[in-house]
Amino acid sequence: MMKPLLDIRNLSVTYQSGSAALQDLSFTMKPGEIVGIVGESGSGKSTLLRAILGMLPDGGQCTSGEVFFQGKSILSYSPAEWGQIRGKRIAIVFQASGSYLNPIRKVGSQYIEAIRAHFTISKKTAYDMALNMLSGMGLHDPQQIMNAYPNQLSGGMKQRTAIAMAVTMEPELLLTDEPTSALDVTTQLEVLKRLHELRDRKGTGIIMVTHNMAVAAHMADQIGVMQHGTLVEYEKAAKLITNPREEYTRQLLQAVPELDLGGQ
Ligand SMILES: Nc1ncnc2c1ncn2[C@@H]1O[C@H](COP(=O)(O)OP(=O)(O)OP(=O)(O)O)[C@@H](O)[C@H]1O
Repeated sequence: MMKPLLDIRNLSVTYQSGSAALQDLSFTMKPGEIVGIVGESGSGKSTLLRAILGMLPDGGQCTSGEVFFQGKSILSYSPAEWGQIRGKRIAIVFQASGSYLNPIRKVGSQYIEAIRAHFTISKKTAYDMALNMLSGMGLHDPQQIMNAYPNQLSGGMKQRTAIAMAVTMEPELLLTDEPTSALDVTTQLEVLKRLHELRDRKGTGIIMVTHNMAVAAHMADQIGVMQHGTLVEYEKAAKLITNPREEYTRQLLQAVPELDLGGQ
């Protein structure tokens, strides 16, 4: 049997304020799988991603459970061990990742520096690699992007650049938290398509947090539905959509926003 890419067992997270943000949450994903995590605001979706990456905000603590990444228990990793994994084998993209680009440096110089922090390669090779990844995100003039300051680019271009940067390291697991929510619908579809291709080409496992059930249905192999810090349903996407077990899942399906994902 193939080793799971990620195996989360009975994970609980509490914030100092006292609220339990995750309660006894378990699921397993295979390499190359796309998992959509849906649920209402406050259900714990972002907390889950942060816990996987050992990046809980101050006051947040894993109180029980384990996270296995390729068979290794990672929750108790030291900062040095995390340094080997974070941004490299497990990468994360947030809704506003594009706005975290350094505004006073050209995209190219920060991109090349990020690549060379991970790979021992020449600037020229890193540059070519960056161009390739930017094109792969559907950005048609990658040279111009490399030569621009972030504020010379549109929000969609910046976000796609940030996603390209995250996937350049060829992570085995990509965590995305509403990566396309701030983009217009056309750009949103383009980016989702590229993420799907990335999985097909490189076998990248993706956990995609979204409030949008239509996006999850379109993208994911498995969908997890979260409510009050627990996973109330975790099922193959096709089955969950056609035959939801939980009343709460049914409600989410009925509330699917208007987003035509069918006719592309
Ligand atoms: N830094 C924090 N300190 C204290 N409580 C927090 C913190 N971050 C989140 N919480 C609480 O943990 C619970 C889960 O929040 P989380 O942000 O993970 O949910 P979410 O499903 O991602 O919501 P959204 O869709 O709005 O981003 C909520 O009750 C929230 O108030």
